[in-house]
Amino acid sequence: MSTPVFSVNGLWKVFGPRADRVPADPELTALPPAELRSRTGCTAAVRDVSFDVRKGEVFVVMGLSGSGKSTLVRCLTRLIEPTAGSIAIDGEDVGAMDRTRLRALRRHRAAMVFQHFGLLPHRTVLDNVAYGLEIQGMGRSERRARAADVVAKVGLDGMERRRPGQLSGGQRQRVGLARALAVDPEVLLFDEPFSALDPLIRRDMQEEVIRLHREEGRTMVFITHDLSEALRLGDRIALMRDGRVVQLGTPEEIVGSPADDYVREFVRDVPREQVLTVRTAMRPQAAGETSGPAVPPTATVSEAIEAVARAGEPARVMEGGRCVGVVDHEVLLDVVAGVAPTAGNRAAGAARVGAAAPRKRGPVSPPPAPTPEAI
Ligand SMILES: Nc1ncnc2c1ncn2[C@@H]1O[C@H](COP(=O)(O)OP(=O)(O)OP(=O)(O)O)[C@@H](O)[C@H]1O
Repeated sequence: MSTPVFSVNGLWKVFGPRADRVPADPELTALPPAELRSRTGCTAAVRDVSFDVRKGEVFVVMGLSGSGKSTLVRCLTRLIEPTAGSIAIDGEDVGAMDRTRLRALRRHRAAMVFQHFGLLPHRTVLDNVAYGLEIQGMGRSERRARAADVVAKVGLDGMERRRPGQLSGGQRQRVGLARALAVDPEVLLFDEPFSALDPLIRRDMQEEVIRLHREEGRTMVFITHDLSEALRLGDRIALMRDGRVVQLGTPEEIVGSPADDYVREFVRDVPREQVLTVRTAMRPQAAGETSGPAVPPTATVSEAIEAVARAGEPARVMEGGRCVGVVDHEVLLDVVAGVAPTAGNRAAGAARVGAAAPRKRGPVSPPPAPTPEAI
């Protein structure tokens, strides 16, 4: 596997007096946040966090307000100085970088897109987008040509000469995105970029990010407190609580196998059939089950329900020309209802064909009430 873009190990950020004594003292690190604050005056915003961001993935950092998301992501480029632990970008120690290298890191390699776009009000859209290139020292005509390309890429053609005050919130956010893209960074860091936008425009911007990611395969780290946004955008999600990562996994892992009660509660209202795939739901193929619609293992349960309903018979999960399992209305409904597969169902299937891909268990919680905005 290639070197991760970011590799984070044992990272701590403690705010407050004599902060660096906290990570080193097991008695202090064991304290709940409120007690740590009253005993030492310190807040541990990030507590012993480790993860890798892989090349080309959208890595989402999600959690409620105050869980440590912004602090964590700002530590990646040392906009906030970590208290303990290590961070590497492409194997290079970020902690050892001097000011010049840090500046180059932030300008060329890891560009940040903020919620408050930080646009220069007296400059045109084009010049705002070209700004990052200007501080890199690129000549005027070259940077304007490059900026014009990126402006078109984010769907703002025709608006090059407007000033930020003449744009809607969504359009301004596109300018912020274009400015970050213009420097062609290896990784884009998004700090809750869309949380001030109204839901429809927010959806548009999410689509934009998905499209850009699909077209360019650029690595992205995306902060959000919004679960539906995390599920829509993330290849993997780190779910934070009180400075810790309580679960790191794909949307399907987080929704299908919550690590603890906190995560389970967090994902309770997610329409599971839109996140879980047939790989999670399928049972072994029975003898004679050779007809029925074919679905790929990546199809969602929701898509499979449609296929099964249309065909009036179970669907076969096909991978590399081989049937790796079957989904019928019973196993699909199990997922919707949030119940584990029935023992009889599984035993019968297994007895008929033997091994198939293991099926993950869903949480045995009461049926969730899907909310329209949950995904
Ligand atoms: N400069 C600071 N000094 C003291 N405490 C801070 C500082 N910055 C953040 N904190 C505290 O660290 C914790 C994590 O804050 P952080 O902003 O990283 O959370 P967040 O998950 O990004 O929240 P939000 O979604 O509201 O932006 C909070 O308890 C916050 O009050």
